[in-house]
Amino acid sequence: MNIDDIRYRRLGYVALTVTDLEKSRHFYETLVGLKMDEEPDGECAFFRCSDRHHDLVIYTGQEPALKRVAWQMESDKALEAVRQHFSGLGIETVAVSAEEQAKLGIGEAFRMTEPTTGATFEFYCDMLDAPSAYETTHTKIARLGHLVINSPDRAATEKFLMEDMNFRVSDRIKGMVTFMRCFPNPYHHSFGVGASKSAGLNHVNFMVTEMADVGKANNRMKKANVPIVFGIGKHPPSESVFIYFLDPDGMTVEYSYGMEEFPEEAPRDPRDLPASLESIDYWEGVPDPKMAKIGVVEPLK
Ligand SMILES: CC(C)c1ccc(C(=O)O)c(O)c1O
Ligand SMILES: [Fe+2]
Repeated sequence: MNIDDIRYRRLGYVALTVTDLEKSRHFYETLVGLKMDEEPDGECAFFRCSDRHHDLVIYTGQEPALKRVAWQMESDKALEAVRQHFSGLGIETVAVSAEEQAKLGIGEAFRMTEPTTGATFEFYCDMLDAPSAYETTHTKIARLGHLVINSPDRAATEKFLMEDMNFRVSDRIKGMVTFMRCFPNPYHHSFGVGASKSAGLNHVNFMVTEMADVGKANNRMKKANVPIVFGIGKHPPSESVFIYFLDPDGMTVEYSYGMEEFPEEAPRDPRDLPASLESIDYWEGVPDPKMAKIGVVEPLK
């Protein structure tokens, strides 16, 4: 096995910790437009925007947090390759129990602590299908798009993801953020690393199918008194039209429309965009200071 055997299908799912499960359930189901198949069991609630078991899971807890980020591997071989690679580095890998696999609707899986941020990463290959096809609601959500994490050492996080997880850099905004793809997934970024004083959640993104989904969110969130913290705008790195808003705990969620795709062979080189607001919004918007501030990194238990 070598590093090239570590191949991903996609950003699998994101797990967040919220302080009020019912409030957050209402937000993610009714305002974001995700589908919940089963009533929450008191511990957690599963949501989807695909035909798979879940794309987002929220757990109840003491403080808002990024609980874990889960990566769906391309094959069992790729799952074993990444596990062996971490073991070779002396990084502990913790198997997900059969009981928890059953609850999550996933096959064999393991977790580890990403060493530069302390974030919990999970790796699995198989996830059950949902009981029915995903039907869009007010918003034509196309997929769970990406997660951006704040890192106290952006260069070190980027290096770990490239050298030890076989990610690729699509673009950087100097001193601010690195956009990365989990190879060979084609999307411009399924993960971003933001420079920050401490590790934490920056935001979770859902890709939408029409520009109207972004415009409608602007009106829907305002009507529901949900804080909009950036947008509507257009991002230069991925060329997407975006809006960011806050969940009930203040964690940042983004909708965006449009994203560059990369071929597996002979992709373009990453660009280094200047460290300025023009690099995050063609339309000259300015983010609210509350954007990307809430969500500690929850350690692996
Ligand atoms: C402002 C943030 C970090 C940002 C910048 C650019 C893009 C993009 O090009 O898609 C994002 O998704 C972002 O979240
Ligand atoms: Fe984003």
